[in-house]
Amino acid sequence: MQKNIIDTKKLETVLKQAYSAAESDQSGANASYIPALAKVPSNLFGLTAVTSDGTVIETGDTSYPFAIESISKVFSMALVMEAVGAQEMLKKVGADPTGLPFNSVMALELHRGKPLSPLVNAGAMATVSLLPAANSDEKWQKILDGYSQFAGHTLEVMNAVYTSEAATNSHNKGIAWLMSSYGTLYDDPDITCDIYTRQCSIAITCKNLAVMGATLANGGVNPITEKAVINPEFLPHIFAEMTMEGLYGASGDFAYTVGLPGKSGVGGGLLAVVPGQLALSAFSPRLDPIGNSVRGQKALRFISDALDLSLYR
Ligand SMILES: NC(=O)CC[C@H](N)C(=O)O
Repeated sequence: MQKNIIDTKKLETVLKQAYSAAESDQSGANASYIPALAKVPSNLFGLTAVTSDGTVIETGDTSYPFAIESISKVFSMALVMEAVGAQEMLKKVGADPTGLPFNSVMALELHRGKPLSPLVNAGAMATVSLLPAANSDEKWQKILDGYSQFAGHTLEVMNAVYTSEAATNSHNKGIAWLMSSYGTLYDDPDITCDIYTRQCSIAITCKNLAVMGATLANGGVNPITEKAVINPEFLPHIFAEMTMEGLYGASGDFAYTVGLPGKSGVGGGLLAVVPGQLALSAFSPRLDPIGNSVRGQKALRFISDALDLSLYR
């Protein structure tokens, strides 16, 4: 694989410019439907780039821990693809945009319980339900260990976020039970929803997130630890899923303007991957109505434009 085509000096300059360009944007608001997320200081902002040869470039609040939330869906999808195969993921979960919000019940009803994408809540829970394990403790450990390998760092749950989210996730529980009624969830609905909630509560920093993405960019090998985390045969499928639904109803806009596989989370994180080259991560808690970080999207658009990173160029 050709590596490090990006001029890292230029990348550093562009990252700083993107930071300045997006910093003054105070629009949007923290997610508030999960009470713990509403308390995160809204003005935090960090940007990190990690290249596939392990160069780390960062600016702003890149070591502040925040909840990974929906960005977790990418890494559970990767672990499950590796365990059950890409065809099984396509058949049981799908690879299409829903065109509806990330926690839509209507999307499920329209497709007889098939979630269409592992990157919406329903599909993420179906994905968790497919992970083979002897029991729920083993399943959770596989997820936490897997994410830690992607990050090259031992990750942990943010207990305040988990408790807050577990106390308010009846909508997600409803989705899990609805899928169970359709036969499209492959484990116990309450246990699956709980593991999904825990995975969303894992703490990451902007830097951790960029390393996780750079592992995808680098053919499945963590560029810092140099350990193989995922078989590269699954990467094209992962990138396709991210392109289709990574930013929910704004995925098409992101493909149009940034041109990279991406994934957002309501914790304010945003990831984009340039396959073979690098990953970019942003953290800024204020979200637009779809649930994507406002400054994150702005900054990644700036970087992609400045460095001509769109895969469709
Ligand atoms: N888009 C998100 O980040 C949503 C994740 C959140 N844990 C939820 O289930 O609602």
